[in-house]
Amino acid sequence: MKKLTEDILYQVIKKRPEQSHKASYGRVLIIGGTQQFGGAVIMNALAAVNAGAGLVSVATDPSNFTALHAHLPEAMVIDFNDDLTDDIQHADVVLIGSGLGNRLDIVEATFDAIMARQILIVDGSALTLVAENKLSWPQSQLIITPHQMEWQRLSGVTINEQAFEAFNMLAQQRMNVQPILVLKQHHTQIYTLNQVFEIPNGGPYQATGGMGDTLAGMIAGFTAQFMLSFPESIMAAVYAHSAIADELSKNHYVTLPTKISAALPEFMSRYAK
Ligand SMILES: NC(=O)C1=CN([C@@H]2O[C@H](COP(=O)(O)OP(=O)(O)OC[C@H]3O[C@@H](n4cnc5c(N)ncnc54)[C@H](O)[C@@H]3O)[C@@H](O)[C@H]2O)[C@@H](O)CC1
Ligand SMILES: Nc1ncnc2c1ncn2[C@@H]1O[C@H](COP(=O)(O)OP(=O)(O)O)[C@@H](O)[C@H]1O
Ligand SMILES: [Mg+2]
Repeated sequence: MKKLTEDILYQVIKKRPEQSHKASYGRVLIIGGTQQFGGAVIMNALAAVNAGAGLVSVATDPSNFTALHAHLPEAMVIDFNDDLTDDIQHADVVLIGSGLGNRLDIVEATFDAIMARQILIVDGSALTLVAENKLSWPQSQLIITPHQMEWQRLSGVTINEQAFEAFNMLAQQRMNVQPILVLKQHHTQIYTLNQVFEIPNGGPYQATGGMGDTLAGMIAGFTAQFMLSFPESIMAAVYAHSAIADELSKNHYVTLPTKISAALPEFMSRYAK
């Protein structure tokens, strides 16, 4: 297991070339947010846009459109009850699952539509739906972002057993498509195809609803924008998420997810050499 350091941020975050435009920084499609959980996709999108994704669209329940636009006019909206095949296939990165509730139909349609060259990030309710319905993973560049209970449901590795990296690696390797696993906890671990990395930062001031939705949006923004640095871009997003929380915690008892997203542009500018 390797401990990540601040170096990962210098390695991944790059000064932008003058000759570039929004399409140079990736198209992200976020799918999630039932009427009850609209906040989850708003937090995904705030994180992806503030991390620098070039174009962000959100396929969600139409009852969330106004609230999303009020928070983030930079994002576009799509009704998640429509056929999403074209929208999925035009994206560089698709993030599905935050606040998706019981919409198994949307997970199945997304897994059918996604193509092998695309990055698919699976979070939140989509992970629970995959576990409950024993779905097979699609052939794409797959990233999964479970917390410990979601990982237990998916892999059968209990939360106690998760302390042993070998158990998590075995379960990851047994899946039909080996995903990059971001196993969220205090000191989140990232299992790539053959190595394990761990962040040294972050703390209990992050234990608030929406914190994982924000991380998933950051991973979408980083992977869409820093395509050539895959999978280090995932590690940089995980490290930055907790590093910003650490800074905020110096004078905030809880570090709100929306405040982490708001801090991203200034934080990232320090590393763009
Ligand atoms: N504002 C919103 O719309 C929010 C929507 N959310 C969405 O709600 C859906 C359900 O997610 P939940 O995670 O709440 O529900 P889950 O039922 O999937 O998991 C939460 C349960 O897991 C247990 N648990 C054990 N270890 C844990 C760990 N290390 N981290 C977190 N939980 C652990 C907790 O005790 C809790 O009972 C997701 O799709 C999520 O994206 C949440 O993000 C909360 C905020
Ligand atoms: N005690 C803690 N120390 C460090 N990080 C934490 C702690 N508690 C929660 N987090 C982080 O907060 C996030 C919680 O994710 P998740 O449970 O999916 O939240 P949600 O679904 O509500 O958005 C993860 O990134 C996790 O690592
Ligand atoms: Mg979550």
